[in-house]
Amino acid sequence: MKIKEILKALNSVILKVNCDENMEFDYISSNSKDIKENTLFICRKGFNFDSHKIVDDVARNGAEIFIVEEEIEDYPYILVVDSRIAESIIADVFFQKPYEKLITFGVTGTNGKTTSVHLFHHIMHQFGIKGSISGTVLNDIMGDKFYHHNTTPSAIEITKNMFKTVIEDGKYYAMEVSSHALSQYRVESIRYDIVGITNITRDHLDFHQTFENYKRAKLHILNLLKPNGIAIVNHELIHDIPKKNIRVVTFGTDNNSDYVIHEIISNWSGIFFKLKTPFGEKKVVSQLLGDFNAFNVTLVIAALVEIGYDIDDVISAISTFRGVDGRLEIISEAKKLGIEIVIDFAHTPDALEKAILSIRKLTKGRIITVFGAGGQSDVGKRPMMGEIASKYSDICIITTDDPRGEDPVKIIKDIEEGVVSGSLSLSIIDRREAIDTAITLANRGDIILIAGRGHEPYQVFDENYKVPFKDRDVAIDIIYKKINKGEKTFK
Ligand SMILES: CC(=O)N[C@H]1[C@@H](OP(=O)(O)OP(=O)(O)OC[C@H]2O[C@@H](n3ccc(=O)[nH]c3=O)[C@H](O)[C@@H]2O)O[C@H](CO)[C@@H](O)[C@@H]1O[C@H](C)C(=O)N[C@@H](C)C(=O)N[C@H](CCC(=O)O)C(=O)O
Ligand SMILES: Nc1ncnc2c1ncn2[C@@H]1O[C@H](COP(=O)(O)OP(=O)(O)OP(=O)(O)O)[C@@H](O)[C@H]1O
Repeated sequence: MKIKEILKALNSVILKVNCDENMEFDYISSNSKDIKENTLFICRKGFNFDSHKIVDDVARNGAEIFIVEEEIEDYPYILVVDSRIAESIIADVFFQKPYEKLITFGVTGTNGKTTSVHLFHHIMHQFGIKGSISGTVLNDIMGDKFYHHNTTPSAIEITKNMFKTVIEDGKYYAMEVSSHALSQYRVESIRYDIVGITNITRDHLDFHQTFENYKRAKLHILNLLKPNGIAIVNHELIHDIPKKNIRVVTFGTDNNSDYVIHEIISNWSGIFFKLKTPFGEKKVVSQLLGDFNAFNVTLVIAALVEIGYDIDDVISAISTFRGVDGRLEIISEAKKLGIEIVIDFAHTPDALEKAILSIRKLTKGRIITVFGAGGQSDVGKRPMMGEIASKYSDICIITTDDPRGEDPVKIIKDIEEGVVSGSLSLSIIDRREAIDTAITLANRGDIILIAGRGHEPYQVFDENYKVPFKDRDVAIDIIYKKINKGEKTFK
C-alpha cells in the first residue's frame, strides 16, 4: 500500500508529512515484537513505554516508515496529534473496513459482556453460521482459539482479526468492548450493526477517575453504530442515552422495556423466565445459573431478533448453552462432601451482590463467600465489596485476589473497612488456605461461593511473579485431600 492511500484518511490528525507519499509499506504494527519487512510502525507514548525511543531497533527489524507523536531523526515519518487515533484509522484503511462485510456485535457494560458474547457465538453455531469472537476469556477467530491479555485488543489486532474472518468467509464478529478500549480509540474506526450495553455500575475508577467519565466512555459505543445499527440497552440506562437519531431497543424488568423479563425461576438446573416481546410472550429456559443471566440472555435474544432472526429459533438455541468457564460454575465434586461450591468471576460490588443473592435462592443452608479484590484497580470498590459480602453472606472469608504489585495485607484491610459490624467475617491471606477453611466450615447443605477470579489460571502477585492458581482446580484438589483423609462426611 502507498502512503498516499492513508494520508487522506489521516488528514484530521496530521501535523507534518516527512516522507514521499509514493513510499510503499506491506505491513502495519504498533508493537516492536511484531515487525515484518517493510512495516509501517506506529510509535506511541504509552502509560509504561515510549516506543519513539526504539525506532532504531524497529528499523533494523524491517520498519521503513514511522507514525510519530514527536519528530524523529534519520527515518521517514508522519507526525500526528495522537497515535492511537492514527492507529485506528490506518488499520481501517489497510484492512479495507472488514466490518462492512460482517455482522458486527459489540457488547459493553460493567458485567455480562463475556457471557453475552459467548452466548451469541453459541447461537450462531447452532444456526450453522461461522464467525469470530473476542473477549476476556477467549478469542476464537474462525476456529483459531487463543487468549489475549486485553479484553479488547489494539485497533490493529481487532481489524486484522475481522479481516481474517472475512477472508475465511465468516459472517459475524462479536466482541467485548471495554471502557479502556473505548477511551483509547481501540475501536474508534469499527462500526457495529448491533451494540449491547449490559449495565453500568461502579468499576475501573482508578482509570476513569469518576463514575461519570466511566459511564461516558461506555456510552461512546453508541457513536460507533453503522447507519442502520441498533443499540440494545438495559432499560435502567434509558435516561443516559443521548437524544440522537439511533434505534434503541431496551430490555429489563421495567414494564416499559421493549423486552420485559418477568417471573424468573432459579434453581440448580438454571433459570426459567417469561419474556414479553414485540412478537408476543415467550418462555425462556437457560442452563445459566443466576437471575442476572436473564438480562444477558435477553440482550442476546433482542440483538438477534432485531436483525431478523426468528425469535423461537433463537430461544430454542439458548437452551443448549452451558455457560462460560468461571461464571457461576458449579464444582460437582463438592457434592461428595454434601456441600455445593460455585466459582464466579464477580469482581465488582454489583456483580458480587447479584452473585450472592442469586445463590441465596438456591439454598436453605448458609452461604460462605471467599473473595478478595484485585490490585492496581479501583481502590474505592474494596470496602463496598466488604460490606456487600458480609451483609449478604452468613460467613465471609476475605483473602488475596491478584495483588498485581500491591501489598495483599493492605488490600484486605481496605476490604475489612466495609465489613458490617456483627457479621461473621475472617481474613486469611493465603487464598488456598481461605478456600480450605471455607470447605472445613461448610456443613451439609451450605454453599461456598469463591468469587473474583473465575476462569483465571494464574494468581498475579506482580509483573514478574505469577503462580498457577485456578480456583476450580484448587477447590477440587482440597476436596479430594479431605475425602482421602476422611475429614468430612460423604453425601
Ligand atoms: C493502561 C492501558 O490500558 N494500557 C493499554 C495501552 O497500552 P499503552 O498505550 O500504555 O502501551 P505501553 O505499554 O505504554 O507501550 C506504548 C507503545 O509501545 C509499544 N511497545 C511497548 C513495549 C515494547 O517492548 N515494544 C513496543 O513496541 C506498545 O505496543 C505501545 O504501542 O494499549 C495497549 C494496546 O491496546 C494495551 O495492551 C494496554 O493494556 C494494558 C496491558 C492493560 O493492562 N490494560 C488494562 C487496564 C485494560 O485495558 N483493561 C481492559 C479490560 C478491563 C476490564 O473490563 O476488566 C481491556 O480491554 O483489556
Ligand atoms: N447482567 C449482569 N448483571 C450483574 N452481574 C453480572 C451480569 N452478568 C454477569 N455478572 C457477574 O459478572 C461476572 C463477570 O461476568 P462476565 O464475564 O460475563 O462479565 P464481563 O463484563 O465480561 O466482565 P469482565 O470484562 O471483567 O470479564 C459474573 O461472574 C457475574 O458475577
